[in-house]
Amino acid sequence: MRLEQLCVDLGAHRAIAHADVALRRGRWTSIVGPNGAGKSTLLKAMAGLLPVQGQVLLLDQPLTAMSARQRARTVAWLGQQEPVLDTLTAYDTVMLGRLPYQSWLAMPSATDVQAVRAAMQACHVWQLRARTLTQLSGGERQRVLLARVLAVQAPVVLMDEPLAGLDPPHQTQWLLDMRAQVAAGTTLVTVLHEISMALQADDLLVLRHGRIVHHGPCGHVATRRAVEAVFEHRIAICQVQGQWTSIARLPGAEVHADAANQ
Ligand SMILES: Nc1ncnc2c1ncn2[C@@H]1O[C@H](COP(=O)(O)OP(=O)(O)OP(=O)(O)O)[C@@H](O)[C@H]1O
Repeated sequence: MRLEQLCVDLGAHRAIAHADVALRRGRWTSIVGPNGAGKSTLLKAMAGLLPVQGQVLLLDQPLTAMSARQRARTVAWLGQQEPVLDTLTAYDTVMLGRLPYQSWLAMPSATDVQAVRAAMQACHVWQLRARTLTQLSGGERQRVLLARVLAVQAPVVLMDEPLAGLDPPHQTQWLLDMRAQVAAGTTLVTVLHEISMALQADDLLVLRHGRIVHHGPCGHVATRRAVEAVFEHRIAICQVQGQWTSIARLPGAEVHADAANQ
């Protein structure tokens, strides 16, 4: 995915200013930055959900040149506080992810049914399939929406705050599922407030005041420094059991955090 001189105005506010970046296929990129930096706006622009200046290109093709069906098959989207029809069952909600493959008023194919079942099982919501969304907890509902995204089987997956409401075991499961998706060739872009989770990505895109201030692999020290800087050094990134993680930078803990960062 390539963004070329991408600008997004929300009313009189320039939310994204001249974003110029290329995201490589088959990698997971996490967008991080402070509140109001423009993360959700950038992700929506990548999904073609906002009017923009400049271009979003997918596989060298402008997103705007794709048909609605082609775009819906290529890019799967999970937004924050998604409006969904609460009276639908979990199963029918996940089946909505298969709409780009179905013709008007046709019954779902065997492939659609199989894709929905596999996605619901992966997200541990198959046993909830007959319940309406009103009969689910916040975390269960979020897992149904995650299953809807997986059911699309799209090569590009964009997720805004996918971990909202998920308990720690399901967060870990999400991480494993996404790693498997990326290993199978999916290009994943997420907005995550949990910096420790964001650091599990291949690459980070660091945003501040609507501008990309850094783009690089999580494994590079410059990337980790950029994240600490964008959060005004109120966090420290250090390694625990081989994984990069973020901790609050408290006065007494500063020496230990820095030592672990060497
Ligand atoms: N409709 C709007 N009109 C004007 N400004 C808006 C509008 N919607 C959002 N904004 C502003 O655009 C900026 C970017 O918003 P965005 O939701 O993309 O930020 P974010 O980085 O995702 O924030 P958060 O971490 O709080 O979710 C913010 O300063 C926000 O106040």
